[in-house]
Amino acid sequence: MKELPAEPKDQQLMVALRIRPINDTELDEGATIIAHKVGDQMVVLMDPDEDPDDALRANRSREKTFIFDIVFDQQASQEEVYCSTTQHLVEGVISGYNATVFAYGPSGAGKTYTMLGMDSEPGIYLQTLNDLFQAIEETSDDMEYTVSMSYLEIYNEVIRDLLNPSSEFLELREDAKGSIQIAGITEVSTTNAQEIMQLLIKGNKQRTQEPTAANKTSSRSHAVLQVTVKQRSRVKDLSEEVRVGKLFMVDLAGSERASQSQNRGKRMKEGAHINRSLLALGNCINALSEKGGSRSQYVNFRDSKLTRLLKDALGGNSRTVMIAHISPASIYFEESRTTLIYAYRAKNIKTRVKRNLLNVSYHIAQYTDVISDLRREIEHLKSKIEKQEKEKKNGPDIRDVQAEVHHDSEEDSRIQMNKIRGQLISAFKEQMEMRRSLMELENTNIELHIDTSRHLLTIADWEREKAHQAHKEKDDENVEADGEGEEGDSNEPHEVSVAREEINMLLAEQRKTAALKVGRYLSNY
Ligand SMILES: Nc1ncnc2c1ncn2[C@@H]1O[C@H](COP(=O)(O)OP(=O)(O)OP(=O)(O)O)[C@@H](O)[C@H]1O
Repeated sequence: MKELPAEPKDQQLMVALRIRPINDTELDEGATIIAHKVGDQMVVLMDPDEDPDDALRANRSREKTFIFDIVFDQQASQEEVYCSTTQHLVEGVISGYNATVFAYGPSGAGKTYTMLGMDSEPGIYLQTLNDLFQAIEETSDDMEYTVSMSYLEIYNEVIRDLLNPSSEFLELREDAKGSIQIAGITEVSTTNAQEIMQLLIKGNKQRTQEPTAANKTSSRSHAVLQVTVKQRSRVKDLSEEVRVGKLFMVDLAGSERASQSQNRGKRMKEGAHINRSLLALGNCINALSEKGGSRSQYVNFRDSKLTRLLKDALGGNSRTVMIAHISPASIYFEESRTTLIYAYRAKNIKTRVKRNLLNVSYHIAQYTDVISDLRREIEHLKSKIEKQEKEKKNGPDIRDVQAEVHHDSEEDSRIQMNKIRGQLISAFKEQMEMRRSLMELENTNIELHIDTSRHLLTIADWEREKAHQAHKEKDDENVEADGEGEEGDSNEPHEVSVAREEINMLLAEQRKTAALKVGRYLSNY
């Protein structure tokens, strides 16, 4: 699909002006040419009542200069008008953008000529459709298109189906997205421009036409040709979007005021209705052009069928071209002046264009991720199966086995290492605990030794004292003491007896501690 600039994008409404050739009737009425094209974009409208010699009026001259995007005069061919105004919209329409071309101007100024044209000089309808079908043809290898077309008129604020004129009046409906639909309208699906042209000519004959003072076959209604192009890729990729581009081509009824077209009775009532739509259109143009098309300005599109239908074309999602028409004749100075003022104002209107995508594409897009995930999984499984089959045929590749073994042993040794590390840490903790309790036992042992030594010393002191006394008594008593030497033990002091008892206890304690120490050592190592 061709990529167009990033969206949404603000677009200025393109305004072109076409000045038709002066006709015999006008010349017969003595009219002169007062509208002059200057360069490609400028038009000068002279006031026919102005006296060039009247110095007093010179400063209040009603001669007006207007600049448009492009100006055509009587020299311009149908093709030239089409190429400079509408041709560029075709690419957008087949890529999902909306576009609108409407012809504006008073009765007999050349609107139908520009839009429908004649067999020998077809207008914008046919040239657009030709280019549209050619563009479709050129890309139809990759893309699939559905084109449908409807043709309607708005007359006295009712809508008639020009491809089925006997049908009931049609109603406008707004869908959930706010875009306007025409309930029950005939939709023709064809890609043959000639066929469509025949339908249009036939449909145009059904258009409400009456002779007016300004035009013998004046179209009293607004005619709308709507072409819808749906585009989808032929490549069956589910992420593909369906793009819908709508092209409106509108031939408006004459914009002159009822009083000015010298119409009475029925024509007067028509004028009121036509003007209701055109007045609403004018109001919308005014509101939209205010402050450079600021969207904060309230725009009452609902005021008429025409403005409801052109809502997107004027203030919404559409590339829009307005082709204003005037007669160059001096007798239509007033109509030309008001038309130029309207058209000039419309130049400020901005629309915000964005590509139209069908809802269904969003649904599909939601599944796309899932589908591509599944595809990836299928691919993965397929390659796995292929690999397994290959292995079955060839036997396992030694390198794969080695790699697997290597991988397994690496994994095993990693687990083993972790296990050992855990064991080492807990053993270390246990050892530390053991050392701590051994040291405690050691301390206890030392304390027992000290206590034992202290008591031994007490006993040894006593023993020495006793021996000394015994020796002395032996010297003193010599003979008489021969059989009475054992008596000294019975005089042993209390502290010595306690020391003896204590030593017995301490020795028992020491044995217990020694046994514990040995036990701890044994359980530790
Ligand atoms: N550029 C042109 N070159 C030659 N003839 C033209 C041109 N424009 C208009 N005409 C002729 O002028 C006459 C009136 O034009 P047309 O019917 O297109 O006007 P209109 O604006 O559609 O009027 P209405 O609003 O009354 O339908 C027609 O006979 C048409 O062939």
